[in-house]
Amino acid sequence: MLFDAANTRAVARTLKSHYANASDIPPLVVDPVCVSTSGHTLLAPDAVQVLIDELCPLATLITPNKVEAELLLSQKGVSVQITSLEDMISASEKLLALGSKAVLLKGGHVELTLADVEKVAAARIDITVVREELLLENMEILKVHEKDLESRLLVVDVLREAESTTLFVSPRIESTSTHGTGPTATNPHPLTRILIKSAAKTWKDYVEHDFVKQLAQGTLPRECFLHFIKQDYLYLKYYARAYGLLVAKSSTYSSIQSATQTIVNVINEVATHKAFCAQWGITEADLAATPESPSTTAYGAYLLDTGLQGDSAKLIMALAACLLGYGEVGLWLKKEAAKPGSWVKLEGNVYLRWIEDYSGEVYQGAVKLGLETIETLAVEDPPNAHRFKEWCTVWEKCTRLERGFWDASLNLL
Ligand SMILES: Cc1ncc(CN)c(N)n1
Repeated sequence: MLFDAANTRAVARTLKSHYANASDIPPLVVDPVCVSTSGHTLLAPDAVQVLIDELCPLATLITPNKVEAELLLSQKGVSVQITSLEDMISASEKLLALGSKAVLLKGGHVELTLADVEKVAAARIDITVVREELLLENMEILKVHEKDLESRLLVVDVLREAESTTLFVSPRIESTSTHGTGPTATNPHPLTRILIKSAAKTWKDYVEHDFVKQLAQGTLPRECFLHFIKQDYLYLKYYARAYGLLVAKSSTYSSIQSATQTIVNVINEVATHKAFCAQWGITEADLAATPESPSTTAYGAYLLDTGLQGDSAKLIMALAACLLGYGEVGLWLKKEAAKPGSWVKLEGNVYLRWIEDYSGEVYQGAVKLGLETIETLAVEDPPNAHRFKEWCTVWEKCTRLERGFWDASLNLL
């Protein structure tokens, strides 16, 4: 907003004198405000030229938006219309030639989707993508079960430096209620997102546990896996009974139906489990004779106790980490395996079937039902602050018990 050439020149001259006299000067950030949001020119054309010739070369960073970038480039005789992410990247490269050390081209005026970002990221390995809410954006169950995430609008800021380009991606927030999509259209699983974020570190420790990583590489010691599947068989009994309790606590046909359906899903999981155990030489008699380990008792007893003393919503929260976590692990491993030179080894992996089961359609169907149940609950019976805090506490506790369950199998050695 320096307005005219004289002001702009005066600023440039003053800065240059500082640069000449001091060895240690702070970075200079130039926001080339040339056009107001209502379209008024705030910088005379000859001032734009001074800005380009004298201020940009002094700047560590210039931070134009789309309109300012187009104006700066047209002044240099480059006529561009910035309407896509590719246009933004190319414009940022041209803007760097104006002499600053770096350019941050702000993306507020360019509407983009995840598909736009992924297309560019796939084509340009030299570009780094930084996502806000990285943990959540990386959650495979949310991506897979949020079909409209693809069309969710994003804001992408492009940082161009001499040797690198970085895209900063964040969800677009509509600041007025007169346009744009509502929260349910942009975020179909608000409660699940809050729960995961509220215990982010424990959740990550759980779903990206060393046990999981070793299983995915096929290097997990056989004893650890055998211990795990035997204990899991015992755990699933608690889990199925907790859903039985949920049926007993449900008062509508639809909630009775979804809890019953989940018991059926658990029974399917147990059947898969038994077949799996047989493959590993474990008989049903072996399973029945297996002593329960403390981490199994702790988790199972916590589920049943929560069901006995709380309401059905609290029990649903207690069951959610189990259902969603393994769904996330399955999808994550499947996605990682598809990357070239992946650290996940599917071919010849003795644990392949486990990965396939949890990333497969049947288990993901159960995950979908679980996500819907959680979200419906929050809408039909919105929690007050106290109840909400209780849900987060229960979720965090179960996430920790899950981590403990894998710790117990891995720490055998
Ligand atoms: C301990 C545990 N957590 C989760 C799941 C997946 N339902 C499981 N089978 N076992």
